[in-house]
Amino acid sequence: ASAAAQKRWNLSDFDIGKPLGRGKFGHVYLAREKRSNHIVALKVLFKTQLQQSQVEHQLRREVEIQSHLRNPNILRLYGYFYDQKRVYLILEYAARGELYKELQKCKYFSERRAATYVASLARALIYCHGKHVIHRDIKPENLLIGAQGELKIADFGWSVHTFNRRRTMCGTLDYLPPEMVESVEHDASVDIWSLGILCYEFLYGVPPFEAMEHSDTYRRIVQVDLKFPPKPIVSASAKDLISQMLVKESALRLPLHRLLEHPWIVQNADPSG
Ligand SMILES: COc1ccc(C(=O)Nc2ccccc2)cc1NC(=O)CCSCc1cnc2[nH]ccc2c1
Repeated sequence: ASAAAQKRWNLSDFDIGKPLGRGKFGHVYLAREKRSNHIVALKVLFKTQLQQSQVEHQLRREVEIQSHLRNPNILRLYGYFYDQKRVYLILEYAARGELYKELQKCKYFSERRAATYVASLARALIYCHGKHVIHRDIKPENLLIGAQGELKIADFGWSVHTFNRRRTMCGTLDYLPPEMVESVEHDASVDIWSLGILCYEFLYGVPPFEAMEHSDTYRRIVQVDLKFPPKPIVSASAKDLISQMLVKESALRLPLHRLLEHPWIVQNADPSG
């Protein structure tokens, strides 16, 4: 493990800056590690709330999983420490902030920007699947943008839904608590579907099966009621890729490595990601 992972950190190692956000289990602050001047995001979780929600083991496992993930498109968890009342997560700081805010501002992205994001997410997911970690929540709210404009899967762990997250360490079900074993086991093909939804939302500004009522959205999903609006103009190649990802039969969805060879990705994605 890197030096950061072994060092015993404490709060006095950091200067605390502005709040970056807050959630169910605590707040996140900009922080600077004093010796290295390295800027990080410090997530403060209250032990009482973790205990009340019985998520300590989930947090321990998440820290264990994240400490082995090293990918430019996955937000780093550098380490953690705790005091009497709180647990502190030392997280990578993504300098250009939250993707969903950027998408709201631009309404929708160009084909080149969308393809670059989709390709980088596909590479990150291939990496995760290779490490037997599946289902990183890849909706816009869980994506951050790094200093060079690169996308980072950030996996906000603070909302309750996270603990029902379908992400599992395949092959080692033994350590999973009942609530995770009960949830419908899913495989990597769920991530292909989610990436297809995300690609559509990048290009049109709205997800494909959006509807006023949840029941209508549910029906549109199970029927794969995929429609491409006349505006904005989107290439046939992009629609072809999305149509190959949003396939009901999970085994027939375009595999992630094949996605990287699709003409729309090859012709539009910036290789640096
Ligand atoms: C690897 O990442 C994480 C790993 C673990 C957890 C977590 O809380 N796990 C948990 C908690 C309790 C029970 C069980 C598990 C959360 C994250 N990630 C985030 O929370 C992202 C936003 S905070 C960072 C950050 C960076 N860069 C920014 N730029 C602008 C805002 C911003 C915000």
